[in-house]
Amino acid sequence: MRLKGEQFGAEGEEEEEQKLVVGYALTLKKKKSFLQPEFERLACKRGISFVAIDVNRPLSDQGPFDIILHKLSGKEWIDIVEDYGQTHPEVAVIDPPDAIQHVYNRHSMLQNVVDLNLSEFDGRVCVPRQMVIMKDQLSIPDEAAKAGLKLPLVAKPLLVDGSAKSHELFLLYDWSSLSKLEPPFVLQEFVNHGGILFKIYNVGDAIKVVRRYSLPNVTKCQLADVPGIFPFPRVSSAAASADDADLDPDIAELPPLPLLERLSKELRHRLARSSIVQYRYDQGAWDKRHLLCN
Ligand SMILES: Nc1ncnc2c1ncn2[C@@H]1O[C@H](COP(=O)(O)OP(=O)(O)OP(=O)(O)O)[C@@H](O)[C@H]1O
Ligand SMILES: O=P(O)(O)O[C@H]1[C@H](O)[C@@H](O)[C@H](OP(=O)(O)O)[C@@H](OP(=O)(O)O)[C@H]1O
Repeated sequence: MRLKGEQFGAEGEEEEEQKLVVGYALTLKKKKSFLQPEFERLACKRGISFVAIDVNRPLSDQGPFDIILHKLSGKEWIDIVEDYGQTHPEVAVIDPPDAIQHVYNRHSMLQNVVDLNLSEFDGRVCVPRQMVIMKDQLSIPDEAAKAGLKLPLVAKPLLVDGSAKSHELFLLYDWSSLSKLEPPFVLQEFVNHGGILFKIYNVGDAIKVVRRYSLPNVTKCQLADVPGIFPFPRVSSAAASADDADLDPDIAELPPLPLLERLSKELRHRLARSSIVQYRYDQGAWDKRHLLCN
């Protein structure tokens, strides 16, 4: 039996009074990876509840929400979220469509960081030489060569909309294989990086770096010996963690924290240009008075 006014979480823990309602519109895949029971339990303890949005019903008839969390593709949905953001300025939309437009596009995403200067940290930011292919043309190999691209190449779908297709990448060892790909896509030079990469996650001031296995270096011999096109699956997914591997420190040493902090700050500034909204958890409660719009 529950005492009046008392609420308990899934394992009998006392819950905070509900203070923040997050309406979410996510694909089934994203819901599964993001809304894990442990996460929901923790959120619940902090007074945050997650409510599924029914995309077939008007958004204004649902809620009330404090936050709309969404990752769905398609113009129709983007229009709905934009309209809702305008008519409900008190609701934080994560993220506002206009703020994330350029990260939906693999080309514009990188163009924003081309001129990032980290020389004070002995760091250098390089973007692989790249070009966008919008339609099938016999002249693509010539144009790519003219743009200075050299084999091997990585071909990636232009749009990153969370679909499985948007993660289908190819490695190309010869120019003639280009005709096998369906535009639009981005062509990038393959950059040898020792088979290891670092993924940097950043929310607010929190930074988390993980080390992952990646594609091995490509040698000149391989290039000469194995022409063709090779799909590669999610090489650096969470399953490819190299966090605990005993690796050569020359390739595996984590980047220094000040460099990561600067990098995260710069990227946040350059990529999330339009509005950043924050709720502060202050002395056990979510404080909406601290809502910041930059
Ligand atoms: N230009 C490149 N040179 C060398 N390796 C690359 C290049 N581009 C991508 N890769 C390899 O392919 C992996 C996936 O690339 P990318 O992050 O662009 O695609 P993605 O489908 O968005 O992947 P994720 O969802 O894991 O971020 C990278 O983690 C890296 O291992
Ligand atoms: O698990 P890590 O290494 O962080 O890789 C993520 C990718 O970087 C994201 O692009 C994936 O999200 P989308 O599939 O919505 O793009 C994301 O998909 P998920 O949220 O469904 O797990 C992950 O694959």
